[in-house]
Amino acid sequence: MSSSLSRPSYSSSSRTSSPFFPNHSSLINGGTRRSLSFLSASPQELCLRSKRKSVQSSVVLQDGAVVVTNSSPIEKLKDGLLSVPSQEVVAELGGGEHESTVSITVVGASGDLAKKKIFPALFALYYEGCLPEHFTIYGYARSKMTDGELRHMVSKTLTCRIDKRANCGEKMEEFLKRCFYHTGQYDSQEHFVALNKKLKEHEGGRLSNRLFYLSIPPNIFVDAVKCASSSASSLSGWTRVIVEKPFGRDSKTSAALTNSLKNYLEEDQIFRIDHYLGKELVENLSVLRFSNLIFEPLWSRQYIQNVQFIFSEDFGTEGRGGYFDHYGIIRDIMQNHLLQILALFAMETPVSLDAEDIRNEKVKVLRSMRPIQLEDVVIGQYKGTTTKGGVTYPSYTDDKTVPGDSLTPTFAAAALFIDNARWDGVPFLMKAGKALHTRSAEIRVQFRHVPGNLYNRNSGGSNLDRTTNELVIRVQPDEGIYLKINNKVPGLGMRLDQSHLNLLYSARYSKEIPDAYERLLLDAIEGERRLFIRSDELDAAWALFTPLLKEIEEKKMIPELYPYGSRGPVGAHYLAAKHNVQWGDL
Ligand SMILES: NC(=O)C1=CN([C@@H]2O[C@H](COP(=O)(O)OP(=O)(O)OC[C@H]3O[C@@H](n4cnc5c(N)ncnc54)[C@H](OP(=O)(O)O)[C@@H]3O)[C@@H](O)[C@H]2O)C=CC1
Ligand SMILES: O=C1O[C@H](COP(=O)(O)O)[C@@H](O)[C@H](O)[C@H]1O
Repeated sequence: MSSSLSRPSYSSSSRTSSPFFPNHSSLINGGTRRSLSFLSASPQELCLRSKRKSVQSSVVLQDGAVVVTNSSPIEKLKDGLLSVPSQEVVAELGGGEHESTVSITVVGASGDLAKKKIFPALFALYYEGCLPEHFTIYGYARSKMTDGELRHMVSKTLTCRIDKRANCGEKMEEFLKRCFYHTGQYDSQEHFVALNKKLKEHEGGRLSNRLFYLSIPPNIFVDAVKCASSSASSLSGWTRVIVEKPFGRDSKTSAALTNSLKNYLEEDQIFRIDHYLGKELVENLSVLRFSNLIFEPLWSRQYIQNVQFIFSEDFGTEGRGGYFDHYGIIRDIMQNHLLQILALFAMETPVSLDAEDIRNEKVKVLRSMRPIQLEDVVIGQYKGTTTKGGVTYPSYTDDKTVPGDSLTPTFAAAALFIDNARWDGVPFLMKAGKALHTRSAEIRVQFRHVPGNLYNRNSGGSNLDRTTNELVIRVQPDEGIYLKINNKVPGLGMRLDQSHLNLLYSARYSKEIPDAYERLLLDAIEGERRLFIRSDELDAAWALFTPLLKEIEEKKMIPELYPYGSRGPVGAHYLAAKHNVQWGDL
C-alpha cells in the first residue's frame, strides 16, 4: 500500500528538529509550526490544519500587549515574537480564531489568467476544504460586470476535476456565492476605497486578512499596489500581494519595480509568483535529492556529466504575441522558470526547510554562475509550415500583434556553468521553445560513463560508454521520474540492454495532481514564502541574463528559423555537441 504523503508541510521555524523526520508535536496551537510528515491524513484534515494556521496569523503578544501585524506568524516565530493569543485576548479583539476572515481580491479578474487559472484554483482549494471558513473572493477590473456576470464567467471555467465527486455542482454553487465583483480603475484611490467598504461589509467585524492577486499587465502593477495598500489594506490583519511575472525586462527595470513596490509594501508582503515552483515534480526535486541516500552522494561534478532543463510547447504565441514580442523566450521561460529549477537542483543542502534557508541557498547558486557567453547561446524563431496533410501553421511574424521584422526569439538553447566546488565544469544546458513538436517540461541528469566498463563487449552493438545512466524528472505532462539503467537481457547469454526504473505518478497515485496555482495560492494565504521569489534572488537572476539579452539585442542577432512543429533549430545540437553532450529528449 502506498504510504500517503501529506500536503507538504514544512517546518517554518524549527531548526531543532530534522526536516526529514516526522515531528508530530510541532504544531503550536493551530499549526503555526509545521514539519514534513508521512501522515496518512485526508486532504480535509490537512487543510483544516492550514485553516487554523492562517486565521491566527496576525495577532501577536509582545510584553503583554496585543500587536496586530502584517507579517505572518512564521516571521514572528523566527523573530521570537510570537506567542499564542489567549482566548481572553482574542475575545477582546472581537472573536476567536473562527472570527477571522480572508478576503482575496483578483485584480484583473476579467483577464485570461484569472479565468484560466486563478478562479479554478480557488475553487479547487474550496472544494478540498482548504480555504478558511470565512472567506470572500472579489474580482476587480475596469470592465463593467455585475456579481452575477462575474459568477457566470467564472462558472464556465470551473471543473470538477477532483475525483469527479458527486457534490461538485453543489460546491460550485456555494463557491460562486462567495464571489463578488467590483468595477474600478487600477489607479483610482476612490475606487479602491469603495472596494474596501465592500470588503469590510463582508468581513463583518472579524479580524481581516487580505490577499490581492495582481493579474494585470506589469505597467499597472505599481498603480494598483499604491491604491490597494493605501485604500484597501487590512487594518487588523495581514495584507499580502501576489505579483505575477514579468518582474521587469532586465536588472534596471526589475530593480525599479521592486523599489516602487517597496514604497507601499514591505518585502514580506510581496509574493512574487513563479508558477513552475508550484508544480508537483519541481516541489519533489528537493525531496528526491535530500531524502534518498542514493542520490545526494552522486549530485556533483564527480558523477554528473551534464544537466538539461528542457521546456517545449507545441503551440505558438497565439493570442499573446503582443506581450511576447516585448519579452521573448529567454525572459519568458529561461530567466525565471528554468533558472529557478536549476537553482533548486544545484543548491547546497539548506539548514532547514524554512523559506529563508532555502532561498539563501538558491541565491548562492545564482551568484556562483558564470556570465553567459553569447557563443554558448542559440536563438530561433518559428516559421510557418504546411503539413503533408495540408494543415497550415503560421509563422511567429504572421501574428498581427507582432512586427513583421521582429527578431524576438521563440526558441533558445544555452549552456550555463556554476563556478563552485560542486559543479565546476558541468554544463547545465537549457532549451526552451514555442511551436515545437511536443509539449513537455523535464529535467535530465546524465551521469558519467562507467570507468573501464567490463561489459562493453556484451552490449549488443551499442557503446555502453554512451548508454550512461540518466535520471529524468518529467515535470509535465505524464508526471514521473525514471532512471535509465543497464541490465542483462534474460537468457543464457550475456547481452545488455537499457531499461527504465519508472515512477509514473498516474500509475502510482490515483489522486489527480493539483495545479501549481492551487499550491501557491494556499501558500500565500498561509504566509509560506518558500515557493515565492525573494528580491535578491530576482536580482541575481537578472544579473545573469541582462548582459546576454543586451548583447543579443544590441547586435540584432538573427534567430535561426525552424518550422512550426519541428524539434527546433539545428544550432541547438551543435551547441550541445560543443560541450560533449547530446540532448536527452531526442
Ligand atoms: N495568461 C497567462 O497564461 C499568463 C499570464 N501571466 C501574467 O499574468 C498577468 C495577467 O495576465 P493575463 O490575464 O493574460 O492578462 P490580460 O491581458 O488578460 O489582462 C488582465 C486584465 O487587465 C486589464 N488590462 C489589460 N490591458 C490593460 C491595460 N493596458 N491597461 C489597464 N488594464 C489592462 C484587463 O481588464 P479590464 O479591461 O477589465 O480592466 C484585462 O482583462 C500578466 O502580468 C501576465 O504577464 C503570467 C503567466 C501566464
Ligand atoms: O509563464 C509562462 O508559462 C506558460 C507555460 O506554463 P505551463 O504551466 O502551461 O507549462 C507559457 O505558455 C507562457 O508563455 C509563459 O509566460
